[in-house]
Amino acid sequence: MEIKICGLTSTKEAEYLNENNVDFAGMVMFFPKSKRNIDENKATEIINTLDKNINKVAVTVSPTLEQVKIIEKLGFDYIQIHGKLENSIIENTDIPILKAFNVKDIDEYDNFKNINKIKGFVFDAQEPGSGKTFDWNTLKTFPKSDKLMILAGGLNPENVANAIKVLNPDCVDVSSGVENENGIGKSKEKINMFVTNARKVSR
Ligand SMILES: O=C(O)c1ccccc1N[C@@H]1O[C@H](COP(=O)(O)O)[C@@H](O)[C@H]1O
Repeated sequence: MEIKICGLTSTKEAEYLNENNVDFAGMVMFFPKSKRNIDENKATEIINTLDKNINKVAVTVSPTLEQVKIIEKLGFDYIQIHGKLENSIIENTDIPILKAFNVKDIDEYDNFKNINKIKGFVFDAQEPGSGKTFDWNTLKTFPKSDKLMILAGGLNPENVANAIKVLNPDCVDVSSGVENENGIGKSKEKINMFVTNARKVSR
């Protein structure tokens, strides 16, 4: 079971991820509406702090090609795309794409299922980064494919084991569920607990 911790805003949080040897680290880019949005300088600091073996993911909403090119230059390994994913982006991206679905747009899956540059699908709740779950039953009969199935949306240290038992995804993805009680920054204890609980059940 792979683990993705999203919405990093500091190098201190990057160190928590190194200590847990997680698989993916997400940073929200070019989406100022999010409290987790970071600029290019901060992204560079965080990328330089993360261990080499942790995949760096730029988390975006309907990015422009210009933004995608900046993301590539910064050294991200993947780009996660919520909202619109234009053909021009697919054709001109040099890094693999994780296409995110936010419940209502899941019926667009067929348009993307055979695109080689898309290496995985993130199944998320209606509002990205809201910490809310969605009805996992909608995914129970979803066809398995060779692309990564990443389950996101309201996961936390308490429900992650059950989510893995119910859906057996390739990767579990969390942001809000490992934040401090005041909603600012990530909690080292919650990250540790999330990783322990996810790994315990998937062994
Ligand atoms: O975190 C955000 O603010 C965000 C903004 C824009 C797109 C995606 C965003 N978050 C992603 O949403 C999922 C689930 O988050 P949560 O655990 O429910 O808070 C995750 O992939 C985040 O990176």
